Amino acid sequence: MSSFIIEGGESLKGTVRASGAKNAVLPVMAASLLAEGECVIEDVPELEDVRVMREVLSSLGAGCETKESSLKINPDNIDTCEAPYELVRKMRASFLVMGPLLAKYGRARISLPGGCAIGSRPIDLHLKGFSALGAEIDLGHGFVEARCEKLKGNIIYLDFPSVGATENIMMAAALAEGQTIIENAAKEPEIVDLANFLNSMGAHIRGAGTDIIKIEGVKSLKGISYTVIPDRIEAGTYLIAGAITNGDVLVENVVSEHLKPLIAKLIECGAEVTEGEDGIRVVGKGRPNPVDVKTMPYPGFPTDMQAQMMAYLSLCNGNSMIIETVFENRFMHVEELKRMGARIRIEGRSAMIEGVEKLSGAPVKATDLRAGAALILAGLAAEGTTEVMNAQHVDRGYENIVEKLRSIGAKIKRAE
Ligand SMILES: CC(=O)N[C@H]1[C@@H](OP(=O)(O)OP(=O)(O)OC[C@H]2O[C@@H](n3ccc(=O)[nH]c3=O)[C@H](O)[C@@H]2O)O[C@H](CO)[C@@H](O)[C@@H]1O
Ligand SMILES: C=C(OP(=O)(O)O)C(=O)O
Repeated sequence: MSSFIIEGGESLKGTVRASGAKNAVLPVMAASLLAEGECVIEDVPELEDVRVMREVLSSLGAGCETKESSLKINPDNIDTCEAPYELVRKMRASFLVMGPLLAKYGRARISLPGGCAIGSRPIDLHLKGFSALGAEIDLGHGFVEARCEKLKGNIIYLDFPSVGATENIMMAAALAEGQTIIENAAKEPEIVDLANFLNSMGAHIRGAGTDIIKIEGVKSLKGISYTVIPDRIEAGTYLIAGAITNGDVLVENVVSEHLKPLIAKLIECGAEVTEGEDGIRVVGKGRPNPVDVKTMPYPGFPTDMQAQMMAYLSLCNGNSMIIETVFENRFMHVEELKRMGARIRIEGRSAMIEGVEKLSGAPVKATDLRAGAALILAGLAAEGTTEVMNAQHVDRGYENIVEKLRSIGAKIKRAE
């Protein structure tokens, strides 16, 4: 297992490009199963999660071919509708193949994903959606098995605007008979990207990006070429890297609109943020002002930026509070940040942060993807050496993180 070794205290300066979005490319890869013929996806980041999704698609019989950052997927020879535990346990997003398989082949047997470090993460809303579309669902032996003759459109109200459930239902409904309406749908940019991808394939989806999505089912979808949106969470992480090191960093390949909730908080913290044609530039201006942050579904502050924001606020000039409303257990980074000198107290879903003047380098452990990113940020700002263990979590979602950070002046390396 590898670690990141960081010598803190360098002010980061320069330009870094955000890659294609992990959370957009994974559902788009799953949706390629719906096509007749080949899809070509462009700007696909080289990530562990993308590799796992490729394995899932290959195990179903789809042809997958990677050439630089382009990925060809051909589902014409799918020969099984079963996704095994060995793959689904590695990545929850594997469950996104259920909607496409059910819609196109009338059956799917997918291992139950189970919980992970950030929460129990049930899939009840996905299943409720498939049932409403007419699928018969059986749970047993650790698998979800779903069958149907032909899915039929329906009105589905989601109790919570779940990103994955919205995506899975949207993909299933694209080939269902008649109209499906998803109410209280998730509004994340990745939902809009998936709808754009499906519509380019020939689907009829309106309203993606609002809380009511209407899908008129069509008979078939065709293979197309598509470029996924930039990764707003990766971009946000590099913006905080600039701010936390009192640096001057330009992040290219971003959609500013997608980063509004973070930009607003960075400005409130006192950082200088400029949104330009070429990207977003951040200039750090010393210790951040204390601010309160509450994670919410989009367009609220993203839960996937919460840990990184906490690393930044651990150095604030006063007291800040972060409330995590999306996942029930997403504070695993707190104990590790405390090992670096942060003063943070958890009360239920709130973290009270008493800003400190300095963090000190220490050996720490990444428990999940964004916790790992937060510890790297803390390490960049800390005095001395930080070792962030369990680099594999970070590799799930950050393409070439060592190279990108080094290119803007960070002293970071990977150790096996
Ligand atoms: C691959 C991907 O895109 N992952 C993102 C996606 O995850 P994911 O799609 O898993 O997140 P959801 O939006 O579904 O989950 C949000 C909340 O809803 C709950 N829930 C979800 C489904 C369900 O059937 N029942 C239920 O109770 C979850 O436990 C969680 O508390 O959105 C999250 C919220 O923005 C992000 O943190 C993840 O990075
Ligand atoms: C939680 C995340 O991803 P996943 O849903 O794949 O676990 C994330 O990207 O921060």
